[in-house]
Amino acid sequence: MREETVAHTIENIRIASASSSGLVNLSKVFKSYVVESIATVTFGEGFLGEGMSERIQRLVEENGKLLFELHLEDLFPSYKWLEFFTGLNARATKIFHGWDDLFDELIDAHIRAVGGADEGNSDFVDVLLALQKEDSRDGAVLTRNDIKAILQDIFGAGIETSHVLLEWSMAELIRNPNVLTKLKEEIEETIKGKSTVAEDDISQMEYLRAIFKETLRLHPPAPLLIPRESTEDTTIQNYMIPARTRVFVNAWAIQRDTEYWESPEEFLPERFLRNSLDFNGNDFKFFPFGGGRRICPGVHIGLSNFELVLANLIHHFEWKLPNGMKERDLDMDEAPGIVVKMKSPLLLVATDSQ
Ligand code: HEM
Repeated sequence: MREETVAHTIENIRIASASSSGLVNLSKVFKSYVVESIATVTFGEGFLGEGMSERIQRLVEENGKLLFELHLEDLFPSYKWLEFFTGLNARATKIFHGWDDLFDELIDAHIRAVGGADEGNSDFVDVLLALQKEDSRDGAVLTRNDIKAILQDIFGAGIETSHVLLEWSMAELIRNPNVLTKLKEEIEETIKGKSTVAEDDISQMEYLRAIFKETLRLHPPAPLLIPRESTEDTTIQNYMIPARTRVFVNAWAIQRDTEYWESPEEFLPERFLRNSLDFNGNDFKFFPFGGGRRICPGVHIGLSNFELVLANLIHHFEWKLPNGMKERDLDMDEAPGIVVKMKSPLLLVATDSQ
């Protein structure tokens, strides 16, 4: 399924390259790729009808904005009535119905299709519906609302994080041509003349894995992770943190701290070749997926989505900046948000390498 989605993405890049501007908006391409990939795993290819990808993208974007914006009603809860004047209530209700209608349609379509999908091809909604039946036999019930909440969690947490990471990695590759060349060499040596990179080839590419880690170090998509609340009074470096305080962990700053990293501002994937540092949350100098009980459950799908498409994009195309732009001119500014995107869309020129 992922290989098909990658093939579709390569096609989209060829179409964009043939347009009058010849520019590929990689921010857009990666977003569509991730939505298609996660949506197919979640509710199956057959349900990805006309306009579905755009519909999900709009909901994810609006969700992100609502979470990040400053709302006076949050600071002054007793002025809750404000939300009727600021339009917050109307926007929140609209987006709630957007998700709710989408999930109702999908769940109903899966229920109607029962018996159609063979076991090997079942998607995540099929699995949840099967669990719902099993659970109800034991008296515990997975409700339709539970299923919708799980689906919303996947789309809310999995899409933006994954596509911004791809954008940052491609931007760093363009700014660091020596890294790009080394990656291309690794890919070509591994696939030995095959026309495309398959899932099975990926496990042999250790430099690609190091690029994944180095992008996560410099550009953790969720730089403050997800907020936590202290359960008891704690003292850290003479600061007393009372119980029930909202705590943010600044992974972004820790992963650029000169105390732990040599030349932390530089993109050097090699630093991950010399050690066994991983992203499983066990080392508190590198934890881009968080850690502990609430560590990201999407680590492996995030990793697979990243490596397969990046390796194929580098194999199939030669990439360069448009209009004689120099590497140092590439805008690496971050846009504010819970998930940190590039401020300007990443526009590149792609030429077929075959
Ligand atoms: C490279 C891509 C991704 C990155 C960098 C990332 C990062 C994170 C981080 C930092 C957290 C907070 C963990 C903590 O506070 O300890 C998190 C939570 C979460 N992620 Fe991811 N994530 C990615 C992809 C995904 C994908 C693909 C999915 C689902 C398909 C997903 C689902 C979730 C969910 C459901 C949570 C909430 C877990 C909880 O609170 O129990 N993530 N992610």
